[in-house]
Amino acid sequence: MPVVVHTRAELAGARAALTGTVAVVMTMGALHEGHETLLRAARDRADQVIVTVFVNPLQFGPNEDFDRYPRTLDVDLEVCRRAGADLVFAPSVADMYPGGEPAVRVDPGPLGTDLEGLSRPGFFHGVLTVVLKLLQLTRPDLAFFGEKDYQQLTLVRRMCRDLDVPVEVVGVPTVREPDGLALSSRNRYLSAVERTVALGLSRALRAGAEAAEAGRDAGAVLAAAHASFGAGGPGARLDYLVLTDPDLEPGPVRGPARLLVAAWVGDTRLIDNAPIRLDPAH
Ligand SMILES: Nc1ncnc2c1ncn2[C@@H]1O[C@H](COP(=O)(O)OP(=O)(O)OP(=O)(O)O)[C@@H](O)[C@H]1O
Ligand SMILES: CC(C)(CO)[C@@H](O)C(=O)[O-]
Ligand code: BAL
Repeated sequence: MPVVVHTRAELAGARAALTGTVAVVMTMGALHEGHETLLRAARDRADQVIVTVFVNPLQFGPNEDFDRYPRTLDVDLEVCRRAGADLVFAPSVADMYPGGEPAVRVDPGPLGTDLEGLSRPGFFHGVLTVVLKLLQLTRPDLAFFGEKDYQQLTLVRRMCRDLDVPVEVVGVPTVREPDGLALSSRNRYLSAVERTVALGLSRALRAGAEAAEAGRDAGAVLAAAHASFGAGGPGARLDYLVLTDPDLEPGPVRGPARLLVAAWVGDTRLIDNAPIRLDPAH
C-alpha cells in the first residue's frame, strides 16, 4: 500500500524520505483506467510516484458540480496500490488553502479565457494555481497530465515554461472505452441513454480525422465533424468544435492540428480532442 498523507506537514516528512527521481500525477479522485494509465506511465519513468487527490474548489464555478463531484478515496487508494504509487497526498480544502481563498492566483493569459475558459470563467486560474501549489509541495522531477484535458495540459506546459518551474511536463494520450468514449470521472453522471448520446463527441473527432486522412481541407474536416456530431440525434448540445494549431496558438492551421470538442449531454459537460494531420498543400 502507498503511504497516505492528508496534511502538508505529513507530506513534507514523507517527501523528504523519497529518494531518486520523483513523478507526480495530480487528480481529483474518482480514479479510472485513464488515471491508472497516467500512474503506470509515471511508474515507468520515475523511481517514486506521488499521486495527489484533491477536488479543488477554486476551479469550480458557482453553478458547477463541486458538491456532487464523486469522492471515492477508499477505491482510489486501491487503484493507487495496484498501479504502484508510493505516496498519496489527499489534503482537505483547509489544508490546501489555510488562509481561505487565495487573493493571488496564476493568470493563464489569453488562452485561459478561450474554449474551456469561455464556458468556465476562472477555471484555468483555479487549475494553474492549484497545480503550481501542488508542484511546490511535491517538488517532482516529472509531472504527468492527460491529453483528454488538452487545453489544461497546454497551459500547464506554458506555465512551467513561462514561470521557470523546474519540472518536465509529460502528456499521456487519452484512454477510451472500446466504443470511443473518453474515460472521464464525470461519465458516471450519465444515464444509459445519455451514455449513447455522449458518443457524439468521439464520433465527431473520428469523422474529422478520417476527412483529414482523405486529404480534405480544414473547412471540410470541420464540416464532417459537425455532421457526425449531429448524426446521433437530439440530446447533446454542442459548446464548441474547433480545429486549431497543436499548441492552441491563434492563426491559420496547416499540417499537424488538434480538433477539440465540448458538449453538454443532459446536465453533464464533457470534453474530448484528437490529433489531426491536415494536408499541408491546403
Ligand atoms: N481518459 C483519460 N485518458 C488519459 N488521461 C486522463 C483521462 N481522464 C482523465 N485523465 C487525466 O487525469 C488527470 C486527472 O484528471 P481528473 O481527476 O480531472 O479526471 P477526469 O476523468 O478528467 O475528471 P472529470 O470528468 O472531472 O474531468 C488529468 O491529467 C486528466 O487529463
Ligand atoms: C490538474 C487538476 C488535478 C487540478 O485540480 C485537475 O484539473 C484535473 O484533475 O485535471
Ligand atoms: N478534468 C479537468 C478538471 C475539471 O474538469 O474540473
